[in-house]
Amino acid sequence: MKVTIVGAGNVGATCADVIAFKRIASEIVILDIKEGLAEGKALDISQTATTLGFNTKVLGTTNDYSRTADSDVVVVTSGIPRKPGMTREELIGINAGIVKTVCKNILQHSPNTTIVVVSNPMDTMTYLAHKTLGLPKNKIIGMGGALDSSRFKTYLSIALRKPASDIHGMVIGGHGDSTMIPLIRLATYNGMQVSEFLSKDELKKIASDTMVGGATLTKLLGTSAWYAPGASVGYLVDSILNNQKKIIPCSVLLEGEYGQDDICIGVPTVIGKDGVEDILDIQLNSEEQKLFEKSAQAVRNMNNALDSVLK
Ligand SMILES: NC(=O)c1ccc[n+]([C@@H]2O[C@H](COP(=O)([O-])OP(=O)(O)OC[C@H]3O[C@@H](n4cnc5c(N)ncnc54)[C@H](O)[C@@H]3O)[C@@H](O)[C@H]2O)c1
Ligand SMILES: O=C(O)C[C@H](O)C(=O)O
Repeated sequence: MKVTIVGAGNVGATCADVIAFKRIASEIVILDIKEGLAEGKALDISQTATTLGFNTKVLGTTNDYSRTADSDVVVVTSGIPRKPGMTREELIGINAGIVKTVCKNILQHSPNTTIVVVSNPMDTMTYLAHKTLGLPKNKIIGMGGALDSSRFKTYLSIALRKPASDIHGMVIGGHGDSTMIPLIRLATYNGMQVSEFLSKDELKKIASDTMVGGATLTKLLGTSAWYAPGASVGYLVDSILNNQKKIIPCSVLLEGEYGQDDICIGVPTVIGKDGVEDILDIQLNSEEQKLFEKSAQAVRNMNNALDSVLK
């Protein structure tokens, strides 16, 4: 199984590292526009094979898309990350052009691939990929909800003082500081509702820490995060390539689900060999539904900013 990762920066290189180390694919191609960067990252990762124990072939290329031919999955991480104080939405001006060009190049060499969009603002970039490529809707997946949910579960585990592996929870909605919706009502610790153990105030703080999880890291690091994003991409790609049918909140094109149409936004999906194999249109309570509608409106407004790129 072959995976291409476009963008050899912090997130792209970490994705490659996770996918190789966990033996998720047999071949990884990393592509970047910056001369020598992808080759260097690929060589460095290859040199961990004997000590970490994997046989995945890792190759880097400077913008030669012929090397990406016949990829089963392509992960798009190319573009700029935000700096402290910025929102993800502010990246649209530069990243929309990059994502559009990259997606077109990819499809020329891998017409049957599944595309995982990571570049921000991710929901808008996922929508752009749909509009640019016209692929079947199961073939384009925006990664954000897997990461937001992992942050949600981490904050819950810290408050509960229990292992994160015993906690289940999900974040839906847009992948933005004010559009994420951590579904507290459905979060559980070993099958028991977390509200049994945590106060309303504690849960409120966990939800707001989750929503600004990316901004918190950006402030600490001076650029946005990469370890948890890279691991979340690995988790998603594993479910595709190994047909695991995991339920993962992903940004997908809605056609009536959750009362929304012609928008990419995070909802629970089943991810397997065909990409998005199902969209789970679960019943939200009235408060969650209101939040979802507000989130969708904000995401929709950003899509309008794509008008000039889509011409
Ligand atoms: N969806 C998510 O959950 C999530 C998580 C983390 C980061 N991100 C986003 O991912 C993107 C990458 O973040 P990063 O930290 O890796 O940034 P980075 O600056 O470390 O890496 C980006 C790379 O993209 C490359 N690039 C730029 N234009 C290109 C092109 N046309 N073709 C090929 N490569 C190109 C750059 O040379 C650079 O190496 C950002 O937009 C960031 O906001 C999204
Ligand atoms: O916060 C960012 O800008 C990067 C990414 O979307 C994240 O959530 O880590």
